[in-house]
Amino acid sequence: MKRTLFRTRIKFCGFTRPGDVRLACELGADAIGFVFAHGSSRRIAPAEARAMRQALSPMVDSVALFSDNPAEEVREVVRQIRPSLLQFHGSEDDAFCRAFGVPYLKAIAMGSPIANEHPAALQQQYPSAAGFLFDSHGAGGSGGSGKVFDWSRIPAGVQKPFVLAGGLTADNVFDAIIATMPWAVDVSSGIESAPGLKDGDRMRRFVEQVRRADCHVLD
Ligand SMILES: O=C(O)c1ccccc1NCC(=O)[C@H](O)[C@H](O)COP(=O)(O)O
Repeated sequence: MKRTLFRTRIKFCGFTRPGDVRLACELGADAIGFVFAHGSSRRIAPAEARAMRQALSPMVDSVALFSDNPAEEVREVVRQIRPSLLQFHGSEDDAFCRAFGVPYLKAIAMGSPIANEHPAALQQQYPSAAGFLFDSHGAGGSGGSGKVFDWSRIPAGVQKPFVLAGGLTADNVFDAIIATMPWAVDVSSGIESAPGLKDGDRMRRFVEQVRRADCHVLD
């Protein structure tokens, strides 16, 4: 398929330091993710996220990530951070995800049975989702694993924009984009020197490879 003049959006996820947020914006990130999932080494408190939200450049989106957090916690994050988008990694249903009045992405655990469902079933299950995010973890597992899944398992014909995640790095993101043609790519581990600590050189190389893929004319 020919896809020229397309700009793959880039989401960098799992920030814990405002300086990293500033650098990510300068390097060309379209969205910055903050993790509120329990048990994550990248989990931050709403007050910390507020400081990082202030470090965001104009026209860069903020994304708040959850995994079966209680509704009260999601509400508190929405109140304090005003994220542009929510991202749910757990077993949340559509009614839960849409209840906060903020557009949301539903993460699909590609290691779980839901991943084998027909795209129409996914869409029926999450009619209000702004899009899907395909990630490598299994049901009950968490994101940010740094592991790649088999991209050929992405259900064909999903009618909503989708984000490709899971183990992306500057070394594989070009191939990942050519193989799957996602709306956006999402990376956490692949741009870090340690969990939550982003690395400027890895972020820059990642952006370069995404842009290289965008310039690649496909027949
Ligand atoms: O990052 C976490 O620790 C995390 C915990 C629970 C739910 C989601 C989490 N992160 C999601 C992401 O950072 C990304 O959306 C995605 O999983 C990509 O991560 P990675 O494979 O490390 O690039």
